[in-house]
Amino acid sequence: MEKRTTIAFMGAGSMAEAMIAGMTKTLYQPEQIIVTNRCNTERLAYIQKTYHVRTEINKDTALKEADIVILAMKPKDAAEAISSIAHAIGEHQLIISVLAGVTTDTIVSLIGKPVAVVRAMPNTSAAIGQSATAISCGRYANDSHLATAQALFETVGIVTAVNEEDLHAVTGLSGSGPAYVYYLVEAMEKAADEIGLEREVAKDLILQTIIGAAHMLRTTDKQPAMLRKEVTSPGGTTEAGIGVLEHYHYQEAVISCIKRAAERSQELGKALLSLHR
Ligand SMILES: NC(=O)C1=CN([C@@H]2O[C@H](COP(=O)(O)OP(=O)(O)OC[C@H]3O[C@@H](n4cnc5c(N)ncnc54)[C@H](OP(=O)(O)O)[C@@H]3O)[C@@H](O)[C@H]2O)C=CC1
Ligand SMILES: O=C(O)[C@@H]1CCC=N1
Repeated sequence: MEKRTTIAFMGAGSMAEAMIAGMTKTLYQPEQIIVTNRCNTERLAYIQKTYHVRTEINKDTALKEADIVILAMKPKDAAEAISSIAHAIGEHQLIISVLAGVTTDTIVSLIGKPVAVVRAMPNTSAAIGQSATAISCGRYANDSHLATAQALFETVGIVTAVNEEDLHAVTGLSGSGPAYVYYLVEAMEKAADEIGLEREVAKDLILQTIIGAAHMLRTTDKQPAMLRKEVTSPGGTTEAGIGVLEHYHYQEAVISCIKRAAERSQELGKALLSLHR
């Protein structure tokens, strides 16, 4: 029987957990996944108990078995983390990095071998198979590596291949994107409270409003501006509400938010590069 792919996660935080949750719900058997982190054994115990995957404190042991190594630590920890495991990484392994801002060239250089690296930017909706992930190949990765990464991320959502330099923009848009939506929901919940709705009633209404609007965007050919216009009766409530959003420069705020997040991705990559030099 063909050996099943073994995947080692270097990092057991929010993004790793979202991927593990999604992956174990679909194509992957828990025993195909080995998870390690820096030192938080309680976190590893939680991951093991929740997803029944294997956990390992010794990174060399985890890496030895792995066909695919997923780098899922914070960019600030990456130089130390990757340098410390470089000796245990072989050229037969595929490295997939979900690190914001960090280029495939930086990763190859930290490993110090011509390894295949695919850089990916998923989001935490991977936990329920709904990630929007973009992927890009490093200099030693070929179409087959890209296809392997694509198949992996397809188990947790949709995948699109982009040029590596576009991953900063993707990070600001869809990597961080779920947080913008959650922030909006937080604001809607606070508003509902202030205008006197019961919390549970408001929660259901807000959720269905978001789901309904998302489905409308997906299922109709209409542009968002047209869908908005259809809600906005002349002289009505929506017009009054949107007027306030315009007063507060809502669209400009969102545009600046996404631009700043994309810029921060670049900064994170540069910060690591200066540490590494
Ligand atoms: N959160 C998100 O929505 C997204 C995050 N990402 C990227 O994913 C990466 C992880 O982010 P996130 O999960 O939020 O971060 P967390 O802080 O939640 O998790 C970081 C993890 O990295 C581990 N770690 C730190 N140093 C090492 C090391 N030397 N060797 C192995 N593991 C190590 C930590 O272990 P310990 O606890 O023991 O210190 C921890 O498990 C980042 O690079 C981020 O840019 C990408 C897309 C979306
Ligand atoms: O906030 C961050 O840096 C990570 C990358 C994208 C989402 N979370």
